[in-house]
Amino acid sequence: MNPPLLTLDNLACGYHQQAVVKDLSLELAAGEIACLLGPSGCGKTTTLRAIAGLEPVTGGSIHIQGRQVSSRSRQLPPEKRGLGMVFQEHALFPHLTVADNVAFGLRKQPREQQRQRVSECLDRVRLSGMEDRYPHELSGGQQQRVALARALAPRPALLLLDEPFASLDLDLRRALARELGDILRQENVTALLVTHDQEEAFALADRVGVMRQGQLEQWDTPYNIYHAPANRFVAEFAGYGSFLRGEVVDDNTVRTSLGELTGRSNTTLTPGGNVDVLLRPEDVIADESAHLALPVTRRQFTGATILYHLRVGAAETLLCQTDSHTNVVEGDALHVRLATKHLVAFEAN
Ligand SMILES: Nc1ncnc2c1ncn2[C@@H]1O[C@H](COP(=O)(O)OP(=O)(O)OP(=O)(O)O)[C@@H](O)[C@H]1O
Repeated sequence: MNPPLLTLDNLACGYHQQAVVKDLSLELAAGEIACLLGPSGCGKTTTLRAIAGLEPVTGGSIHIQGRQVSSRSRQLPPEKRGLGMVFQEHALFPHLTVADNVAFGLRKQPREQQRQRVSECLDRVRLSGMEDRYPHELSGGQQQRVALARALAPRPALLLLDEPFASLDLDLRRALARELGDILRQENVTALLVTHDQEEAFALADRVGVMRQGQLEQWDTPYNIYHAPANRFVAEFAGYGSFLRGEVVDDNTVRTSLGELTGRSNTTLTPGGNVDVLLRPEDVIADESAHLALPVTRRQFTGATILYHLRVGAAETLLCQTDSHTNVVEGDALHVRLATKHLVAFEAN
């Protein structure tokens, strides 16, 4: 791993004596893209603002490129931190053209160098030819691309993005999120992005941080967040899933009402203990030849797939994802088999 470009060490900050971010530690390596994910109000934006130098910290420290930029006693101003920022509201200068907006952070450079870099950045965000337009002559998505080009132009050490596409409709947002990943990697910029869209985070990031009530619950690869969640909250936040109650037989086996589930467990399981095993929809496979038939309580057609809610016993539900041609309807039974590759189990609630 590259040396950390950003280090938060037991970071704490808040507003009017109220703690919002608590004891938050993480490291982001140079060149990596990370996403902070979490429910509304959990402190994602506050964390980003503290890194940007827009909020004072009440405890812990922030280092960028090995230099301390924030602590209780020290606060380097935002413009001295070598950061680029893209926030939800586009905040382009309405009276400046696209080219002048992008050139804004390059004012100290010679004209020809500015022109070259503006052209390169507009090319990156696929807006070549729009140099002379004004922000009001662009669509929302185009305005966000200009904001991105403007933030990238001075080659910041770290780019902070706060829900940059939140004001756009879902399709455009997902498309831009994918494109953003390519652009950031081409520019080789280290970036921290705030979102509450888990799919967007997974599609983009090398590393995802899941936050709850000001604390970081897990800081990990998207794969581990999804397949090896540190706790029930992360498991539930990081995608569809259901829990099946069971009794631990040994480290690799849990006995449930649907039979024994086996697989390597990422936590130590105590034989005899009651646990809830996480089953993702893709662990439950529709198979007409399977003996197990479970009643369908809900059928959600998403286009590419169908998400079936299946009743287990009196109170449990399993989710099963099938291709979108499966025509079993609510009230009928779907034949399934369980195919867990590993066991993710938490102590029973
Ligand atoms: N300027 C402020 N003054 C007082 N409290 C604030 C201020 N800004 C945010 N808060 C509070 O701090 C908490 C965290 O807010 P923050 O904006 O960091 O959350 P978030 O995770 O980014 O939420 P969202 O996803 O809705 O943007 C919230 O309870 C919010 O009400």
